[in-house]
Amino acid sequence: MVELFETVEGEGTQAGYPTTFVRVFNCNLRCTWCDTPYSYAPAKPEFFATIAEIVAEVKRYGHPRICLTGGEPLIHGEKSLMLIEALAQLEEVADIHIETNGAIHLAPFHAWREANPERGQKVRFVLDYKLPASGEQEKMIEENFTFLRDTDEVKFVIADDTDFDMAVEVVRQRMKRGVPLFSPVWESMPPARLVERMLAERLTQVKLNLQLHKVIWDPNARGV
Ligand SMILES: Nc1nc2[nH]cc(C(=O)O)c2c(=O)[nH]1
Ligand code: SF4
Ligand SMILES: [Mg+2]
Repeated sequence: MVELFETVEGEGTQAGYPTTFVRVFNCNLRCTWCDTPYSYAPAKPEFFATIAEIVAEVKRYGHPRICLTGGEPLIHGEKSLMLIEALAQLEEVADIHIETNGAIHLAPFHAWREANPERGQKVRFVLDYKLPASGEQEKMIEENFTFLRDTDEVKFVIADDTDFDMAVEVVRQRMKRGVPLFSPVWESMPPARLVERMLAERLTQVKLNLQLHKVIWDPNARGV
């Protein structure tokens, strides 16, 4: 584990709502612009916790919304699924959104969601589709698009015009379901430029995604 804390969700369709964050250690990618390198090797996990301990903390905070993030929260396979199951069992939990990096097969998690309709409807994927400037685009598993529902989200972190063009192609040609979100890499894509291009492309179903937590707190602050 890296962090377990409460804050407001800074991104996506639930931005602004009080949310409990569960940040799991390790990641199978190394994106050039990653803002959480402390969440994977060679950094070390901050602490260890059993699923029961994580569930107890989540209950103590009592928020209906949970963000399961990392690192890559699905990297632990069966253990990741057991954690999701345990969280979904909590009556007070209504939404568990999972920030996954597009390079983990969603098939087993999708299968669990289908097999458990009541608990499964609480679980949503936020699929982070990596674009060329991340350096990790070739690791994207295209089949994952087939496992998404309308209530899932697909996030595109856009560093430059090439990334933008690729994101538009994916939204138009490959994504079948889910809410598309466009986020700028602050250092290289001014938000005004991103909005200008979104409007020029008439992307009426794409949502601009600015990271609220980077505006509210120091962009390098942890646990917020
Ligand atoms: N407030 C807040 N919202 C977030 N949404 C996604 C986050 C992440 O690091 O995955 C994040 C985060 O670290 N903080
Ligand atoms: S997938 Fe996420 S946590 Fe992993 S390197 Fe990329 S941005 Fe960082
Ligand atoms: Mg993240």
